[in-house]
Amino acid sequence: MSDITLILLGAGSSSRFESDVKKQWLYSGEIPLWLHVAERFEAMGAFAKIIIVSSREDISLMQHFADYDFVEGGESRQASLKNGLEAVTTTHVLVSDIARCCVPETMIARILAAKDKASCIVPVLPVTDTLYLDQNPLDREKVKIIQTPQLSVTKTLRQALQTDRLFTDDSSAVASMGEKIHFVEGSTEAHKLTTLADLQKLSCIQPPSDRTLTGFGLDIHPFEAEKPMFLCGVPIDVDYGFKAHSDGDVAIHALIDALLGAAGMGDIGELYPDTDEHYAGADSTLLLSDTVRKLKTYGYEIGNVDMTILAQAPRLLPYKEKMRKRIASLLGIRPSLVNIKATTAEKLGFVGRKEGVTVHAVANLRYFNWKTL
Ligand SMILES: Nc1ccn([C@@H]2O[C@H](COP(=O)(O)OP(=O)(O)OP(=O)(O)O)[C@@H](O)[C@H]2O)c(=O)n1
Ligand SMILES: C[C@](O)(CO)[C@H](O)COP(=O)(O)O
Repeated sequence: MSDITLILLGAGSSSRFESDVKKQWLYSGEIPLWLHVAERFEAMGAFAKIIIVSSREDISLMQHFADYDFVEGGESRQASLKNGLEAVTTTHVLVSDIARCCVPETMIARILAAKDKASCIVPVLPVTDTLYLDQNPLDREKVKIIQTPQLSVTKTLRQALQTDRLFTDDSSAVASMGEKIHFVEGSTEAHKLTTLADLQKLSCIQPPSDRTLTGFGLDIHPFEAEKPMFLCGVPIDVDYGFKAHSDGDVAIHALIDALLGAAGMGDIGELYPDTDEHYAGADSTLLLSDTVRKLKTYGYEIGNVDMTILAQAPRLLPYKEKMRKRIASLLGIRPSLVNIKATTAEKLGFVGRKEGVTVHAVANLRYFNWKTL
């Protein structure tokens, strides 16, 4: 059994990446980047346990992909590392940024081979450009670029982090205790994905697969007198609406479920619970916009959507084009990629008796093609 636990830090907010998609969730082939990184490390078979530190929201989705140990991160890299360390029981811990997604196996092997040489083993690169600090040139032979993963004695790293001081990496914390740091050769392939421009420097990640993901959604709401009615975010000119916790836009609810279904992200009730007072009377267009934001964050783009509104009443023909345009604008896609169909129930069942409305929706997603960035 290995005496090394691997911690992969991925709870960052990706702010310098400046894209709708979080860098951890760019797709390489069929899998998101964080999983690509985890699988590369796992393939080495060198770790007692793999801990992935991420945000609470991300973890709920990550759990659908693989069975790692997930730990909620904190406000800073250091806070996330501290949380991850709480779940470590081995003598040593290897910590890497998920943002360094192409760390070569040979470099990891160099770090592991040096395990007993110091309290912290750190991969470094030499500086090859001239360096100035303000107006003064520096001796570049004395300067190193520090990378991850870094291998530490777990106990020492834990102790080193019992402070309010903020360190940008594990080795600086360990060094602050007067402990020995051992440097090994890093690799330019272990470049950190920080800005969009870094994407050009990562040779190990593939463009996303062109798979189409399909989701289906269904919702039903009974009518309620003297309420405004909205369908697809469009006000319908009748003197009754839908009985619901939110504004009752049954068409948008079915569409949200179709979108979430395609992304494998559960259903509307999990994301916007109808037991939560926050969503009482909620404008469903805001829920749809939030769903679209989430889909983009997690690396998806919307292909097309198709909906069938099953309603004996009201008559929807006059509203269909307005609905198409409203949905297209909320989804950020062309109106030609949105189709709205309306049909009666031939007077059968609760729809036929004009007691309520059923909506069926289908949505297609693709992985966001980050090669276009
Ligand atoms: N609160 C934080 C902040 C960062 N990290 C992780 O630490 C690594 C290095 O951070 P960085 O590259 O700066 O990632 P982000 O914090 O996401 O980026 P930014 O600073 O641009 O928001 C990343 O793998 C990141 O996910 C973390 O686990 N918890
Ligand atoms: C840990 C690190 O990758 C070593 O170079 C770096 O310090 C992380 O910095 P960031 O600002 O948190 O990306």
